[in-house]
Amino acid sequence: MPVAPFKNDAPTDWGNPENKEELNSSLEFVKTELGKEYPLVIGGREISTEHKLASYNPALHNEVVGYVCQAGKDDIETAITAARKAYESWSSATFQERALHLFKAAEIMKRRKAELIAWQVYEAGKNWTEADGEINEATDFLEMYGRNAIKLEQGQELVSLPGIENRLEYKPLGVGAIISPWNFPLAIVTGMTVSAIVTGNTVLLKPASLTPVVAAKFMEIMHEADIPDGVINFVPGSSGEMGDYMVAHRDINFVSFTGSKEVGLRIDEVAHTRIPDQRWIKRVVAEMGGKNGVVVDESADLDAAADGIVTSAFGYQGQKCSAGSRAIIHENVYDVMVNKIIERTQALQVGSGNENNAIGPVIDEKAFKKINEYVEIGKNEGILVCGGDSDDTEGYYITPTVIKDVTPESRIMKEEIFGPVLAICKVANVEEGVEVYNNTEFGLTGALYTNKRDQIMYARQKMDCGNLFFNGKCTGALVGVQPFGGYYMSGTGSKTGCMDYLLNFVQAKTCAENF
Ligand SMILES: NC(=O)c1ccc[n+]([C@@H]2O[C@H](COP(=O)([O-])OP(=O)(O)OC[C@H]3O[C@@H](n4cnc5c(N)ncnc54)[C@H](O)[C@@H]3O)[C@@H](O)[C@H]2O)c1
Ligand SMILES: N[C@@H](CCC=O)C(=O)O
Repeated sequence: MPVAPFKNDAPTDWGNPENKEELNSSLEFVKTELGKEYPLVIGGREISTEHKLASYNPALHNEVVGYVCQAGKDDIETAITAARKAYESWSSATFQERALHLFKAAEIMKRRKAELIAWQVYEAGKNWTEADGEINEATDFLEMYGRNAIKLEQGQELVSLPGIENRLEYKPLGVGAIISPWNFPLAIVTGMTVSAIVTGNTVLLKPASLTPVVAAKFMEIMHEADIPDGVINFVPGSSGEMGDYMVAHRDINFVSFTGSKEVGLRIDEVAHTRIPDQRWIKRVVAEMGGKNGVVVDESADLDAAADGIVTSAFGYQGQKCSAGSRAIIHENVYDVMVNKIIERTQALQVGSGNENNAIGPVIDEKAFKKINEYVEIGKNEGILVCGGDSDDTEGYYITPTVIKDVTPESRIMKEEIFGPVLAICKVANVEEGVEVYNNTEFGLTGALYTNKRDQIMYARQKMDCGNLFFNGKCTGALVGVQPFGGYYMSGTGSKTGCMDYLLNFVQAKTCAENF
């Protein structure tokens, strides 16, 4: 089937009055939709449960975005049965047939883009630009994985021998659990779910409890894209109540998880507990935390470096696994860089989601308290030079905070804060900078600003992370352009946004036919 070459969706031009008008209308529309109830979806049936969870607007923390039904263990059993039933026909479809559903979903998502941005503003506290970028990432995942799947159907070129026709084919694993985080509630839910189903698997989707309404919108889109009943079973719920139960279940073939290191390690432990007579070893794909850093050499373009550091640290209030929460700066340019970083940070606006890239609220009270604790820790580990204030009267706002003169062993240089807090430390040269960068348990994203080729070659070899950027920010990897994922405590080394990621959800079969 001829398919147009993949192309990333372009950011929305908010300078165009029509775009602003469309989004403002969508914000008004979504406001009228707040407070609705969202059922489980199992085997294509909508199931209302007595236990419902309210999802709140982080910018106006008493405003309910929606009430989402919560799955219990019985619902998990029903969902696994429905997924197993749907698997028979879904796994027999061709990769191409399944890819067509993804292309259709991409078109629907593009059509509903302004509305989906509005839902992100209300439920995730994103500004227009961050939300726009995320919707683009979601549609890019659909377009990319659809194309990858069509290629995967062709299998791999094998050595041919006279009289024997050899083919290597890819078969799905079975029924999987998709467990997603709150911070990219559409893009990551989309990428994790459709990579698993386009390869022929059927799934239980358990979204994070902080942004379940956006996940429910994803389900609406997949229904409109004619995904057959039982292929995706929507089972929001308390992880404490049914998380382990689902992960440990004997009829689950794989778990695709994105979230914190702590939970990822727990899931890996539970999933790999041996079940007597189970015919397979559960596969676990985990994308976990980060403690990313930007190294700056004295030869660097210092304005570009300061721009990149501030964007990497404070984009979406630092609530990204890729956030550049550490700036590691050559001593010869340290003071001038600190001043450039302070100047840019002080220019950031703090407020609720709007087109001027405001730094919005952090996701909830728990995050608000945790980040403020780290600000206090930071004040004892370095010198507070910017921010450090917070206000939770309406929403959970924390001003972008910069702490300088921090030592490499400090907690704010080693631990994921997941908020708008930047630690700056001084090093004597790039080699020391790379050593400081590597000195965490994570390995997700990093950046080096330098004008010296030999330092770029050195960092390529020695800077230990899954996504390394030179003379650019360390967030915002594009699907198909910079496949995304890390190792060590950042994940199991898979790469989202390219063919590699689909290989997590298939097993290879070689057929040799003598004739
Ligand atoms: N590497 C990546 O690509 C990536 C992307 C986004 C977020 N993250 C990481 O995710 C974290 C923030 O997201 P979060 O707060 O949603 O993470 P989290 O680990 O708290 O939760 C992630 C998901 O796991 C579920 N969960 C929690 N305990 C569980 C259990 N015992 N069994 C089954 N499921 C369980 C949660 O309900 C949620 O759906 C940060 O550490 C961030 O770095 C990583
Ligand atoms: N893939 C995103 C980060 C996702 C994690 O939160 C980026 O590249 O910034």
